[in-house]
Amino acid sequence: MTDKPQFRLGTRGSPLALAQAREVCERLGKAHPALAEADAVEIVVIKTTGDLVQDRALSEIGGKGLFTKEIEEALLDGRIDAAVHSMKDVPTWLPDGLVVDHVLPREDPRDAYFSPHGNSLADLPEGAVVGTSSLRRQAQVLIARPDLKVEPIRGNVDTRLRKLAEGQVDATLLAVAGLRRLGQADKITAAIPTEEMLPAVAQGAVGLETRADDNRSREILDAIACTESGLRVAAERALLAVLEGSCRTPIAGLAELGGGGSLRVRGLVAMPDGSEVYRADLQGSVSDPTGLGEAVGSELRAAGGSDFFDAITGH
Ligand SMILES: NCc1[nH]cc(CCC(=O)O)c1CC(=O)O
Repeated sequence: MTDKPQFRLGTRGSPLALAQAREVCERLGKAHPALAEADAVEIVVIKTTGDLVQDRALSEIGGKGLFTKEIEEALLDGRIDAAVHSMKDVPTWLPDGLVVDHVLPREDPRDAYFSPHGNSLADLPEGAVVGTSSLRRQAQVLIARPDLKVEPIRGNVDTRLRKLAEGQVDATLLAVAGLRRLGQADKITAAIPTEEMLPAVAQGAVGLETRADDNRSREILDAIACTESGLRVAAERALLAVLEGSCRTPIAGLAELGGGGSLRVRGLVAMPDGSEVYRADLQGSVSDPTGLGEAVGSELRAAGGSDFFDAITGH
């Protein structure tokens, strides 16, 4: 008999992070009967810098890996066997020796619109205030409706919906996936079509980070990984790598599988104020997701030019 627990999962302590970790637990139990026993999988909650910062927009602090650094340290120290992450928050470049190549079946990648005003940004009155701290959402709101005002907003779903109810903002935007995983999808006014609001790279995907040489953990996770979701995330992260972006820069990307082994990758980069926007949309084969993602990234880089990229990435 092995001592319990047999598998340790590291995660942030937010309600969404815990829901994601529980989903991993459940899937592990179904795939491996030994891991279905009580306490066989331990969820280890780890506080990250991103959790401690409540009062300022994350985009102001900048820096990458705000939600992952302390968890990666636990992984490297062997205190946990795998880290559960929203792939959207995982930086482009990982510390040496760590990999994220197990992805759960992806949730809906779209952004959600919350407002008492109609079903889309188009229904908002002139000059209305949209609460979002995401530069990607801000840019696309202003591209669609230059008359709108965007104000930073933070807090959990309930806090934001209270601010909406109190009229502090006229609309707010969040990922559909988060609401679904929290069992609160009924609060969404409408999902925004991706033509209008291209999601963040890897939005809606939950990934598992492991030590590259930890074959035992990696084989255990093989049974719960979704190949298609992994391909899509790989394509989108390849796009991001070419642009050296993070989820705090106005970069969007979405890979979708078509029929007959085809893959479509769309990307967008913009100025935060919506004054400039570049889009790319390529079709290729699922056999080379990273090549297609890189091609979309390169097209965007060429379209924007170096002045534009220095401006948005702050280099
Ligand atoms: N940056 C925070 C974050 N990271 C992942 C999600 C949502 C769930 C997901 O995209 O998988 C969110 C909140 C949001 O953008 O609404």
